[in-house]
Amino acid sequence: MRTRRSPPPVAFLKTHKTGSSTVQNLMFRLGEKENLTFAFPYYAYQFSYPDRFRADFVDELPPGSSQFDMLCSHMRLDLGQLKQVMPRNTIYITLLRDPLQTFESVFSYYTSTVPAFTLAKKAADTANRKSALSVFLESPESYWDPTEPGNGLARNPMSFDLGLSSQEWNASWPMELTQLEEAFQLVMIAEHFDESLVLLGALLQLEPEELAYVHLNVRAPSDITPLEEDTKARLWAWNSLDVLLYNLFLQVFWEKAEQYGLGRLKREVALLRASTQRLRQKCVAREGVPPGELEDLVRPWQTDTVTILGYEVRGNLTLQEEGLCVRLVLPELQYHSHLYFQQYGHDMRSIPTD
Ligand SMILES: Nc1ncnc2c1ncn2[C@@H]1O[C@H](COP(=O)(O)OS(=O)(=O)O)[C@@H](OP(=O)(O)O)[C@H]1O
Repeated sequence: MRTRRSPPPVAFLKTHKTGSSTVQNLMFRLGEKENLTFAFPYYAYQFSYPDRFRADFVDELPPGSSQFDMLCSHMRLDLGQLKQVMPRNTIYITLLRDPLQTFESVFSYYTSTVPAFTLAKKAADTANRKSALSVFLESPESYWDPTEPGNGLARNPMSFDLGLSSQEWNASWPMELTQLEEAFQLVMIAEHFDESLVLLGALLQLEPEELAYVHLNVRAPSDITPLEEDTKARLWAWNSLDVLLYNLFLQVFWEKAEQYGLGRLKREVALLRASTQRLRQKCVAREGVPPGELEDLVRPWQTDTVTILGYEVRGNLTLQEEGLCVRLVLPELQYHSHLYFQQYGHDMRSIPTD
């Protein structure tokens, strides 16, 4: 059997509503298989989001580990602080999605938790209007208090996660963008997810089987707000910094793809799709399963405004296959808890309430 070196350390900046749980699941599976040491948040699942990341948000190194090998939980980036945590040879990656789709998903998922969205929802309910999103976009400034920390995702959410000042154009933006471009070896693009995974696989020296995945955190189609042309125009205007960010990294992405070789990329995407297809056929009995029909172990976290669908794993599997298949569909919170317990021998701490 062929042996190979462990992958280099990786920091995956998990951006909101971009497909990041799918990438995180892949990282979790890789890290578990290779027995890597995860940099987990000291409390719960996120690094004190929406505060800017600080090195002391990370739990301590477990006994016997000399460095963190993998970090992939939600944070608001501070590159300098993150570099204090991760080894020098760390590969930095992140994922961006079309800003319209991202914002629509963020809005529907966080309607009850982002104050600006909640206000718009209340207005929409009393006015009996079409959708809370369209009410919000008619006059976003009237619902949005930029000094409220909980409103970070309410405008340019991807820029916010990347640590940029996401509220309005700022003279420091070009420099900060250049720093991000230099720091991130790969910015994946959700609309070219498989191509992104091939480039990721090349960076981390992974086999196509190690890149196989299922889409996680998928909303029920009935919860997706169709976007009319005028809504789209308002979304672009409201999230213009995310549009700029996305367009820049889309261009960087294709430059990387060309360097890699477009023909080679296409061939490897085909291999990845074939291995993904094989694994899905082996593992998945039903996809798009509503939460009420799923066992606790594989039921994704729900919010009160959207339904998140999951997967039912086949029943006729060997114990080893079952372990592989359950991990493939395991939602973020369950997988995180499992790995945390495995690494530290105790349960995760919850966030103190006072
Ligand atoms: N592989 C792949 N490619 C493209 N899009 C994908 C992929 N996997 C998941 N998704 C979609 O991403 C949305 C969930 O994003 P996240 O997992 O980042 O959400 S979260 O912030 O962690 O809650 C969610 O989008 P919406 O369904 O529009 O809400 C998922 O359907």
